[in-house]
Amino acid sequence: MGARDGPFARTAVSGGANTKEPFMSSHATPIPMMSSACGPLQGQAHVPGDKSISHRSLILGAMCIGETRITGLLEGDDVLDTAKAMRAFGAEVTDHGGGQWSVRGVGVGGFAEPDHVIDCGNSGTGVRLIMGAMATTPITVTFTGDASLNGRPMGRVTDPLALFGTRAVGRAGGRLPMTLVGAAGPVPVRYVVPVPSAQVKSAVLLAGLNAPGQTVVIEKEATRDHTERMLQGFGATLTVEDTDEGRVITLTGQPELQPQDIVVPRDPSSAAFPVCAALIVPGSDVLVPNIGLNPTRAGLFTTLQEMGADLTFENLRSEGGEPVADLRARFSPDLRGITVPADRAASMIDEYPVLSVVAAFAQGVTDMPGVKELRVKESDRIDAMAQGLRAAGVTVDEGPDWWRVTGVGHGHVPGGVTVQSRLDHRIAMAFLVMGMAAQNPVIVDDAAPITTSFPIFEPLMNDLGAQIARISA
Ligand SMILES: O=C(O)C1=C[C@@H](OP(=O)(O)O)[C@@H](O)[C@H](O)C1
Ligand SMILES: C=C(OP(=O)(O)O)C(=O)O
Repeated sequence: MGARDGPFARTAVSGGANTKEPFMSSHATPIPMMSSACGPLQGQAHVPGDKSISHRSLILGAMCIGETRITGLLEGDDVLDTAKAMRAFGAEVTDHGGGQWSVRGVGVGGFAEPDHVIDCGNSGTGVRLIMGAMATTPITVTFTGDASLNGRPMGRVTDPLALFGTRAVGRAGGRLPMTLVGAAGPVPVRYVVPVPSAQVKSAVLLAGLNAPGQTVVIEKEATRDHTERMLQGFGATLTVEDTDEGRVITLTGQPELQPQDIVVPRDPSSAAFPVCAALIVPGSDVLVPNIGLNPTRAGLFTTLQEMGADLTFENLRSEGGEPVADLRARFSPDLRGITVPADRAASMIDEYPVLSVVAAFAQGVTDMPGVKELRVKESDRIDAMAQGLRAAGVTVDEGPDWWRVTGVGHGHVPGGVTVQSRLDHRIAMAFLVMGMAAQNPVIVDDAAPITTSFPIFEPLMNDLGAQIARISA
């Protein structure tokens, strides 16, 4: 079979105009779920592909001339919205089934002006990276999202994009819906990222792709580096230097990107849920194969080990330029609270909700400083977790950029609450994990957002032995 046969041979699904694009998207009906104490979790957990790498594969694929082939794309709503957006910009994005996708791109600077609003649903990564990717092309694009995304700050991206001459008009406080008018104005751009955000860094780098000369982005704290790795993989000239000022990333603009064959590693942020569940459910032994362990993403696993978790990395290897291993997590009766170093926060930023659940089952206090970014995710994650944990009988203290969970130890978390997921997949999954080991069941008012990042969460966890059930509203 030729390289272009087999799963990549199916006909392209055309982009097509969507004349009924909503002003604000929302998922249809809430799906309440209940999680009850279960017996040991056992078996293998094949979690889906990495969300960050999936978005970037589609966007960079759309910025090449030729066909990029992607194996193991995350088919969660966030990424599917990015796929739709790339079609609207003129790329041919094809789903070949079984996680195999291809993108026939339009080249750097080749984006066409979409004839409808770009709806990024629930996805901060999607909207911010796409804003960057179109910012230096002379097209005008209006972006929107769901109620969660439309409440999140976009000024952190549109401010640096203004350095390229890109104009943005949105709602008060730099919120969506928002229209961007692309330009490749005064260059070169040199930007020091004021918040630890891979989305901001990536938006500026993607904008720099179609700007002449060099774009320099400096981050004081290292954040996930998938954009840098993938830009190099696609043939861009990009250097990274650690200096006293921080991580200095220099990109040479207007490269001809080369299409790639990409194998997406499985998502460590999704792996976190079966791993943490196994640590707190007595008798559990779960293997989570093929997990991406890029050091800019793996902070949770170091933290869990420091807390006394029985967590091992088997079969360490490198795949597609990213470190990968099989994670084995076993019930850990002697978990203890620790202080999570603030400088580790960026490498585990999406994992704090589920870490706070593990902390509730540990002995002693878990301090989590340096985490103000948690307040501007799909929800204010400190507030969402603190309220649910307190209602479930766990003491939580908090400040603007820190929080602290006082663990009650195994077998002593009362549970017995209904919590709100607030359109936030990670809040929903974290509380469902809590229900697996609490004394009383935990109800999540709406688990529908889980499909944004981990559409198979419910069957996967139940196959391991969890007791998650859909209940009526
Ligand atoms: O670049 C990315 O793919 C992401 C960056 C992080 O956001 P910030 O850049 O806002 O920290 C993370 O929370 C998000 O889930 C994915
Ligand atoms: C913060 C997250 O995603 P995003 O910013 O892309 O919405 C996340 O997945 O936890």
